[in-house]
Amino acid sequence: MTAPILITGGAQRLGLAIAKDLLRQNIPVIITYRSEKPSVTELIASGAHAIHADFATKKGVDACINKVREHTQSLRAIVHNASDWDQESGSDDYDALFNKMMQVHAKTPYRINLALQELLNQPSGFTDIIHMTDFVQDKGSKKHIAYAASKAALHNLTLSFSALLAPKVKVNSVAPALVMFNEGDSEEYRAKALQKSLLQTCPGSSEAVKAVNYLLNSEYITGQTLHLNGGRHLK
Ligand SMILES: NC(=O)C1=CN([C@@H]2O[C@H](COP(=O)(O)OP(=O)(O)OC[C@H]3O[C@@H](n4cnc5c(N)ncnc54)[C@H](OP(=O)(O)O)[C@@H]3O)[C@@H](O)[C@H]2O)C=CC1
Ligand SMILES: Nc1nc2c(c(=O)[nH]1)N=C([C@H](O)[C@@H](O)CO)CN2
Repeated sequence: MTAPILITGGAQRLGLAIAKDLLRQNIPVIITYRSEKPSVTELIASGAHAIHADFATKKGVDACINKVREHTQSLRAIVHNASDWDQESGSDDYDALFNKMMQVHAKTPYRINLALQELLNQPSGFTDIIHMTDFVQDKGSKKHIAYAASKAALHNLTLSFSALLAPKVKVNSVAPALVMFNEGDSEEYRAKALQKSLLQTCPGSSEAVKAVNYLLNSEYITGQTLHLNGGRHLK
């Protein structure tokens, strides 16, 4: 039996799609969730193990690490997906905003990887860490400055952990651009966003599912970034 794959922020959107796909492959799944949602109940009914976790504090990260250790002694992979997409406009506390972005996108994966690295120990084959970063890891973002900096930090963790944990563990970034709209996105926003890439499409969560499966099944990719951006870097 394959050891479980841990997906943080697995209760919605890309994380949920990845979790459902792995369960369909009969791969055991552990998700973390911050807010209670029907999807959590559905995932449990499909065989997933769900851990409530809020990574906003050290206490929350420590509790999650302990709950994973209580549940399993081995992991096939860790997918760091949990994220908030905060922007500077409307904020009156940039210090808190910056800390929040770094906490969830960089410090949490850093802490979890160091604490759980020994669990990525399957007797045969590779194990994986996948960091869900963002196209802006390389480019920055004038509207999401702290967010982009934290995703760049997360990608730098990919570089460090791929060197530290080789040859057993592959560590890679998946860097989406516009992969999935949010429910509240206006038609005007959607039309403008689609124009930012060469392909002018918004593929949905399946693109992230395909990327994660490609990396899990690769035998020669580590320290890399899988860009899911429709050619946005060439516009
Ligand atoms: N969607 C897209 O087009 C793009 C996505 N990405 C990246 O891909 C990943 C998945 O994106 P998407 O599915 O849209 O993500 P979402 O914005 O839907 O967030 C995923 C989950 O992260 C959880 N989360 C946020 N903060 C915390 C926290 N402090 N502790 C625990 N859980 C937390 C949220 O919990 P809750 O339900 O409680 O809010 C949410 O369920 C993210 O890392 C994102 O940055 C990058 C570029 C584009
Ligand atoms: N946690 C999230 N991060 C990001 C989201 C999101 O919905 N949740 N969305 C985006 C956008 O799609 C952006 O890539 C469009 O240019 C970025 N990050």
